[in-house]
Amino acid sequence: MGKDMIDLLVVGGGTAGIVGAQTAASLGARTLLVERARTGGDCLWTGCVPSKTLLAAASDAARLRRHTGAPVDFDRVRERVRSAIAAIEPVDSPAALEAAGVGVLLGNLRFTGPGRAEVDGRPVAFRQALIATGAAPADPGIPGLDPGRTVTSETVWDLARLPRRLAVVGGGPVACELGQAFARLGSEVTLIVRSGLLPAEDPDAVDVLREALVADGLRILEHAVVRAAEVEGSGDVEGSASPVDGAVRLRLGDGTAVDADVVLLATGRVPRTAGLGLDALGVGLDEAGRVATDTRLRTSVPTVWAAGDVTSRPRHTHSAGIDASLAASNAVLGLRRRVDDAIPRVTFTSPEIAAVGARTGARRHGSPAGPVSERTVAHTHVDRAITDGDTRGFTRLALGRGGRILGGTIVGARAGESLGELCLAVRHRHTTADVFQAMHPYPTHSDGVWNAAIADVRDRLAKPPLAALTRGLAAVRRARLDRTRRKPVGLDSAPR
Ligand SMILES: Cc1cc2nc3c(=O)[nH]c(=O)nc-3n(C[C@H](O)[C@H](O)[C@H](O)COP(=O)(O)OP(=O)(O)OC[C@H]3O[C@@H](n4cnc5c(N)ncnc54)[C@H](O)[C@@H]3O)c2cc1C
Ligand SMILES: NC(=O)c1ccc[n+]([C@@H]2O[C@H](COP(=O)([O-])OP(=O)(O)OC[C@H]3O[C@@H](n4cnc5c(N)ncnc54)[C@H](O)[C@@H]3O)[C@@H](O)[C@H]2O)c1
Repeated sequence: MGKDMIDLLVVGGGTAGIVGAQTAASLGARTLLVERARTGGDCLWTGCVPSKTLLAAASDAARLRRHTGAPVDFDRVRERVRSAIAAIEPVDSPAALEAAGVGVLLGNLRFTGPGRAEVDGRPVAFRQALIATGAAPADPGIPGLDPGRTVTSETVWDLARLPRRLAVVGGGPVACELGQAFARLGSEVTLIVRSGLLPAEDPDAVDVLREALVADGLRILEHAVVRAAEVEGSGDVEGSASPVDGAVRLRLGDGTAVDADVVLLATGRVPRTAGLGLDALGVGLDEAGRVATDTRLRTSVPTVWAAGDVTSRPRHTHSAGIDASLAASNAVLGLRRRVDDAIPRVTFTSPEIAAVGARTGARRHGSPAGPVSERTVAHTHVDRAITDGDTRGFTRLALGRGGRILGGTIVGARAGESLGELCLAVRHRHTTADVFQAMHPYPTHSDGVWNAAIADVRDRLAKPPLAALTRGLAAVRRARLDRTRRKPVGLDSAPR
């Protein structure tokens, strides 16, 4: 084999590609990462980092406006987003990858046959490959919608001015997070959702969030379908990515009209597989066009692997990274490690909704396969929530036999931070007694998890046969004390 033969060819320089390539290189594999745009991917440039910064800026702006009436300086908000990206970018840069032993090639990759690919016409030979090309925003295909007034999670960051009226089509995490951020910055925001809001989450948690979004001024239209778009009047229109005459009027199925200066499409993602040459490689797709993998992240071709948003796995940065690392080590070392299905998720709205493992709220979801039981603590009983003046939300554990923690949902302030403990509990099959026994600092938001565990353990102790056992122990102790009380008092006879 030639000296140019690559052990692992990684296509895509987002989280999955970067982590997969670093893992492979650290295991001694000759690794080449090919990225067609810029390393860092969605998370750094158009996803997690800008959206979390925008949410923080919007929360600060809303507080300032409440106290001083000061208007939002959108340029400063944009600058804050840019500087957060700039601070994190070096970690994902080609220089950092090369320092970790990964070769980096900038260009568009296309597979040309088994073990062969081209990067902008330049041939590359490889033993194995990892596909990590991510996913792009879906286009719901609304007839008549003006592209000049439409943004997605990729282009919303280019808006030069704050839109006066923003219509958001979609009701997933992108719609909720960006919708709330823009409302707090001062836009009039309407969410138009085909399903209910955040359909994967516990409905009681969604109720808490819905109320908070409405309090922030969002108008939420659920189970609503946009049939068509038309031009609403004409004249000066604010906040357009590329201004044109006349704002947008969205016509919904029930005849409602929603007027907007900018429309944000947030209706899910489509995997980036077009033009990759997967046919030439023989890699199969599933019914939704995602690269099909087994639980070891092997595609239909045993030497080709896939990870991240291009697969059917939940679309999160942490799972993209963990999965890619697993795929790379399986590929390079010939291991047979399988993916973890307990993938945590957080929607970073205020309040946050965080969940892991078995779904809670199964009764309201109408799901028969719910956990054995649920244990809920309202945050009106969490002292830190009271001291902070924000008692919205609850912590709910999904429990199996013997108090085993199967999953949980937390809705409230810092829910994402408190979820870490539940991730550990689910992963390592902890019970409520394990959590109960671990002392937690007071007062913290994680008291929600602790209090729920304590309540569960107390209830268990109050039920037979444990109740009979504890009552029996107390009776024995009482009898011993009474016996020793009747004897003369001395050190030797002190009750033990
Ligand atoms: C607005 C928003 C907010 C989000 N917030 C969060 C969050 O808070 N927490 C969280 O966990 N997740 C969040 N996500 C999801 C997260 O961003 C993604 O799950 C993650 O970035 C996926 O990483 P990836 O490596 O699979 O794909 P990507 O990051 O999309 O990387 C794929 C890369 O492949 C490149 N590529 C594609 N085709 C080719 C080709 N033919 N040749 C060469 N290169 C190619 C692309 O240019 C891209 O750089 C958010 C997403 C969005 C849209
Ligand atoms: N905090 C996070 O971890 C985070 C944040 C943002 C995005 N993400 C990930 O990015 C991915 C994309 O997020 P998303 O919110 O775009 O997608 P999504 O698939 O999670 O939600 C799409 C929503 O749009 C609605 N919808 C679909 N078509 C519609 C239409 N034509 N009209 C009206 N509503 C329609 C659906 O009912 C659903 O509520 C998700 O997989 C998500 O996990 C994660």
